[in-house]
Amino acid sequence: MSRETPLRCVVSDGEKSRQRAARLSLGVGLLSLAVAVSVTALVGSPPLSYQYVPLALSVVVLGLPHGAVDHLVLPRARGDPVTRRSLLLVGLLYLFVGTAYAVLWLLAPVHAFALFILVTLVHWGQGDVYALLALVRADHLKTRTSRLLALVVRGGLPMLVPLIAFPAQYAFVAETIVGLFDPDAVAALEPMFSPAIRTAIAIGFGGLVAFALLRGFFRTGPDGRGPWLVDATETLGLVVYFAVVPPILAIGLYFCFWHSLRHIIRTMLVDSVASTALDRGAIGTAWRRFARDAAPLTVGGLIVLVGIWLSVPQTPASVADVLAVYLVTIAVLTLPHVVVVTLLDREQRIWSP
Ligand SMILES: CC1=C(/C=C/C(C)=C/C=C/C(C)=C/C=O)C(C)(C)CCC1
Ligand SMILES: [Fe+2]
Repeated sequence: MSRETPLRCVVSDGEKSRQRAARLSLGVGLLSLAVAVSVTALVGSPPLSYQYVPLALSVVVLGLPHGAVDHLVLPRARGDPVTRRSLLLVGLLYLFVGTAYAVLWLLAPVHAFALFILVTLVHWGQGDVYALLALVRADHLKTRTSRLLALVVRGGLPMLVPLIAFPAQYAFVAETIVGLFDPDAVAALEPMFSPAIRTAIAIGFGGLVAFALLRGFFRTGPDGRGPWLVDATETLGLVVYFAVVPPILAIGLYFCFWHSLRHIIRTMLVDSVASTALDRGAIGTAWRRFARDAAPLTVGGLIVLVGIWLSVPQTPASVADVLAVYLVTIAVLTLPHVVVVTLLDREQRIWSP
């Protein structure tokens, strides 16, 4: 993408705030991967109870709060005031889309779970495409096709590599989630973890990752290979990370320090107050503003969690069950969140190069 594209001015007026945002997301992201991979390689997989910690923290730190400013981001990105009408529209979106998906969990939990994996793949992929374009200025992703390819690669890494590398833990979490709704339906998940399916995914997805990186390499623009190198480092780093670190831990850390951090930074850049603060290097000011903006609807998310806890047919009885209730809550909240982020993508011309 050339430096003159509209994205630049829509995303942020300040070059300094963009650079700070890029350094923060890349630095924290890669550091988290490196620490988790090194610890796992040196001392082995941490005990299961420790693996839950990042997901437990994500309830209040970065994870759940990252979507809790959805009612503010679109008006801010458009330079419009936040009005009662704009708040109501986002509220209704969450109410209808979230409720419809909650009903699907009750009626067809296996399908609802498959949809959860697909939605997460798309959503985490779209988040990284934004970061590559707006923060890293990836000029090897000029066309919509190359961006779609990047979406599938980046979203596929957290959803597919653990399935290949850690089928037992993946199956355990999947079966616990579906079991909350219908213990008899759990058997329908079995084929997903068969060696044949996993081998096919490994070959197909591995080929796609290699193809996307090579294609990008040959499409780097006049700015040199810097952005492509960032893309390749992140991609290969994530491959190793999800292949080595057990998924409950890996996804917990990724959710907080990769996806949510990047999205929060994105919300700061569309907010004139926070992005001016970032420009000045006043990172604390930007964070305090985010925390204040996100607090009320993070509490709202917790109320949804309680509602789902009370609605699941099987009473949660173990730590794994509690995680499963939390993941269903995330699923139900993520579907409307994806709609908001897709509208934000449109506002920032992520898909119309
Ligand atoms: C924890 C975990 C899983 C799923 C996590 C998912 C799907 C999380 C989605 C989070 C979202 C959508 C956050 C919003 O941005 C797997 C892969 C079943 C396997 C093992 C552990
Ligand atoms: Fe998100």
